[in-house]
Amino acid sequence: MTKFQDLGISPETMKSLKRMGFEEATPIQAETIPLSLQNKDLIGQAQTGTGKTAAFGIPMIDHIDYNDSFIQGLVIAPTRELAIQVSEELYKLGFGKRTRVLSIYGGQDINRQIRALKNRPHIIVGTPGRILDHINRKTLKLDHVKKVILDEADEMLNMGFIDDIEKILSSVPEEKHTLLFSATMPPAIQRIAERFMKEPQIVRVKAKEMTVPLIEQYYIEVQEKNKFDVLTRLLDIQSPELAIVFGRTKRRVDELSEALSLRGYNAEGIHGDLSQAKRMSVLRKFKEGSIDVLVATDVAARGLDISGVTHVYNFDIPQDPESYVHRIGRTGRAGKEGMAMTFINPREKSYLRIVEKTTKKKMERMAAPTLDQALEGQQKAVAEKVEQIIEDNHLQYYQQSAQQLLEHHDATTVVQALLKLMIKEPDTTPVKLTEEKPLPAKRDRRSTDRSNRPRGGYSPKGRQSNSYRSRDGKPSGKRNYQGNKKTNANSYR
Ligand SMILES: Nc1ncnc2c1ncn2[C@@H]1O[C@H](COP(=O)(O)OP(=O)(O)OP(=O)(O)O)[C@@H](O)[C@H]1O
Ligand SMILES: [Mg+2]
Repeated sequence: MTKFQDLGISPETMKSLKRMGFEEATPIQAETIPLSLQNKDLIGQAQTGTGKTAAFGIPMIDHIDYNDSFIQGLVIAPTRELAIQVSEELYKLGFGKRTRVLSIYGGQDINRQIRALKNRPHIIVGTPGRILDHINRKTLKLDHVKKVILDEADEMLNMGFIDDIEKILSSVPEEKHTLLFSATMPPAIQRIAERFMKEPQIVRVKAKEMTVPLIEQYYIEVQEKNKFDVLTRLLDIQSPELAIVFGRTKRRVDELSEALSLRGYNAEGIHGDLSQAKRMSVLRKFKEGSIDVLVATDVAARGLDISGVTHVYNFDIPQDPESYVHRIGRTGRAGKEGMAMTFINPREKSYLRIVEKTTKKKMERMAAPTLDQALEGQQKAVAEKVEQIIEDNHLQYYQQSAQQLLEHHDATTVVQALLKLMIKEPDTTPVKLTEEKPLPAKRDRRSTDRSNRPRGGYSPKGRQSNSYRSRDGKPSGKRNYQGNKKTNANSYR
């Protein structure tokens, strides 16, 4: 473990770190902070949830000349939520230095952003499209930028943002330093490095596996038509504090969140077709715990840091091993434990193998729980909770009602009734999910250049059953799966 003091960080930033409760530097922080302070271009790869944000944030904050009031740091991130989160973390890191950090992203009133830009921020964190928009409007001047960070660089490449990034970087001085971070670095990332970086140093935190060892990883073989029941049984047995369920498409997310709500779960969905206000309110509710199941497309897979996510369910196996790594990485963050369950249709075994080959970690097989097991599991969980409550012994308040009940019934009957009250019995409220075809049988994609391959390389045409309609009676889910790379990628978010 490395102490922050030994990394050459300013006393003001040390104060911020103390305030944030960071005691020791994580390996990626220990390895990259000194290099970044020496102005090296670098590519940083480390497992999810291991503090890459602070790894690039701390030196960026310490490099700012606070006598100048120009924008000196630029962070580009693939999604709006991530841009907001990163700007919040940088604000906390920059507290000691009074660093002004501004996030700019699509879906937010541009005039409001233009006004905020006049307050002379030191650091801008934004999504590529909106940054470019401001550059074109001449409301964003980047000619004093010293450091540029591409967070989740490989994802921005996947999303077809490379041309936007190129245009953005042409507005930044030649002498700037470029740093690129992600938990996954597929070979295509080399293209970004060659195009935008000067002899970058590659820092890969050595780890046996690409995923975090604190995440227990399971796969469950399940037929498409049984997936939903298996999911609800798992939710009942495992009773996650917060859970994320990943679905393959927007329609899938809409249908799943609706079906879960119908069955009494506190669930909401998030994907790229929702308004920015809606996306933010869903995430806020999830962070506060007023919803405890977030159903999401990969839009929530990258970088989001929500404490308390104990379980990740891949309702549909992701197509790319990288997506798998990022999805399950929403749990097991900052030293906490987590559990990830991936449903696979028996015909999708080849994807499981590709994922395992990439992560260098075998998933353990878990049998799909039966209805009886679900009930048993719940009873066990409830019994444990009851034991705990008895041990805590704050029960005086309930004494009178307990005695009243026991005057009329024997103890076993009362306990049985209370258990019945606490346990979720099988709910048969009908729900319908449009069937997803299993992913097509696949050869190892490592031999192909993934950046040229549209995401979701199959057409869902004809897969929408007539039986399922969303609330407004229209078929749910936008089906713009074809088209150029960017649209295609976005249709999955
Ligand atoms: N040195 C540290 N000590 C304690 N907590 C830390 C430290 N560094 C970062 N954290 C916390 O760990 C969590 C994860 O950090 P962060 O989001 O930067 O991870 P990441 O490596 O970027 O993950 P991802 O690959 O998913 O984007 C955050 O809540 C962050 O505040
Ligand atoms: Mg991150």
